[in-house]
Amino acid sequence: RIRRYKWEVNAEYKAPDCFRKLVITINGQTPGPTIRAQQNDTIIVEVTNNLFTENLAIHWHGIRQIGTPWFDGTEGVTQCPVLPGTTFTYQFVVDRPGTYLYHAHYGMQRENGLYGSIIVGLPEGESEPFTYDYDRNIILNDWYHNTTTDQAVGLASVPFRWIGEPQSLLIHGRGRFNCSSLPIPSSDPGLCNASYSDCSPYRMIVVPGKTYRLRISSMTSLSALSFQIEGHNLTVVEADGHFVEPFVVRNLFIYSGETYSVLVTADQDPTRNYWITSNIVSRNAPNTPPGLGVFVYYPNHVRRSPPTTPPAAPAWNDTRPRMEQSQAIKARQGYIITPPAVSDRVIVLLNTQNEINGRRKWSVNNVSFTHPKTPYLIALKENITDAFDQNPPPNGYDEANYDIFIVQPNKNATSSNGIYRLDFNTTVDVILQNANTMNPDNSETHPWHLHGHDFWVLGYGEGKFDKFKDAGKYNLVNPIMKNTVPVHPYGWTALRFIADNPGAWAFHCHIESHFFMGMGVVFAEGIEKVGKLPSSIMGCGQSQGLYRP
Ligand SMILES: O=C1O[C@H]([C@@H](O)CO)C(O)=C1O
Repeated sequence: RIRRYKWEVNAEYKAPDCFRKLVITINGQTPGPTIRAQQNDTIIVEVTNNLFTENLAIHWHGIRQIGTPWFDGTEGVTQCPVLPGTTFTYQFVVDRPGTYLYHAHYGMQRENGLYGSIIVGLPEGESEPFTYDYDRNIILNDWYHNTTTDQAVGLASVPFRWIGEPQSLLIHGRGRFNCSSLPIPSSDPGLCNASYSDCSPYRMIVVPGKTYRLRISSMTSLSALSFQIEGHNLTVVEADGHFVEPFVVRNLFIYSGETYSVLVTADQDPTRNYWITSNIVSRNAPNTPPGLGVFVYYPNHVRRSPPTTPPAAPAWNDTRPRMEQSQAIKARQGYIITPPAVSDRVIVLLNTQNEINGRRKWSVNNVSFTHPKTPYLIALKENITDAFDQNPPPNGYDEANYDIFIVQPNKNATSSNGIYRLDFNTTVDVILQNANTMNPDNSETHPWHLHGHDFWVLGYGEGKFDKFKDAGKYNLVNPIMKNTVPVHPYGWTALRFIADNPGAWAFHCHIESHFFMGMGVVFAEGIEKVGKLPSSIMGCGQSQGLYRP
């Protein structure tokens, strides 16, 4: 089956949290329209960029793009940007059932509201290994009032101007900023108004006794979240498109770029409604109000507020329950894809914050990532060897001498657009190693997202990864496969994947500002097997004139 979409991307004024702001919409909506398909369907999306002055690229997050690496939608890696006033057509197959996302992948454009869900159902006649009465979908987000240009300029300036914590949290595109907390009373009465319909809370209406499959995704630009439905258990059954051995949580920790399905039964007192909440964890954000929605028991009035105060969130700096949830996520019995027992190559990626020429950056093995002008996929396929640094970045760091628990004494890093070339069909282990930032006693959570592949999550740990002790404890029995995974503060995360998808693939921190500041790498494999590139991805850097009609 072919599913066709025509999307008009526009800049518009909206007030998702009651504060009026320029946002980017698809066909007038943010979050954008949900793509619903069945496994093996072909999706065709004709995107018209109606932004007056901004380029565009849309990434299909969690879709591996097997055979279509040029439609991954990653500006600078797999395509040139879509220019204002032009139309670009993406075409790809959704080859796995599950919950996925799409979002802008050009600069920090995603956080202006250009995101949405992709829900892929099983083929006719097949069913999930769990039952539910209804299927619902929500995307969680954080929200800033300034523009991405403002943020980017601050991040790239000397002195460094950090973006700070978000002004609000959105539940399916709706949040609530307290207009009376604006620092300067505005002479513009339309700037912030609690009665705007854009910011009426998200309400999920449930029938008492019924069970809901709730698909929950995070598209935050910065925040790690704790999600809960007051008084209700959540049974986790899916993560990033893979079935999970079910486990029950009261609150679900979710990091930017992750998707989960939970089962929730409306089994509480049906005479009242309940809070749905999202709260920031892992960062101290006392001024960001929680995201609030309402879990409405039919036939109670949808506008009836729960009689309680919203439930409290776990302490922001308590890493332990987050580590425990990560470790609890295992592949479901009967759906286990066993990883290869050994790997051909191990790449250790140390994440640090540092400086280049006085500018604050994030680096991997002391190299801060920059994009080349010619997208990698085009440069590699067309053998344009001066398009980017041909020296690969380091395979690891000085493990014996680097102390991950202190502010590093030598803060200087280098920048490069070099990439890791992986031998086709080999098994690659990646160890994400976290460390102290440039502030004493501070280490952050980073959700890393891999394009073009799912990986097995072999283990998480605290402190410095020990290749003898820790690698011996890998879970090779029932590891979950994911496309996005956190590395916890001062911790490590071990992944394994097979480099079997010809193309050039970004692997990066899903925090917008961190990737912007250099926290990412690119893997390339099987370039000789990549088919003829479509001319629509060309036009920038040294690809000008290539295949042009
Ligand atoms: O990249 C970042 O910069 C700030 C802070 O470290 C600046 O001092 C912060 O919290 C980040 O995540």
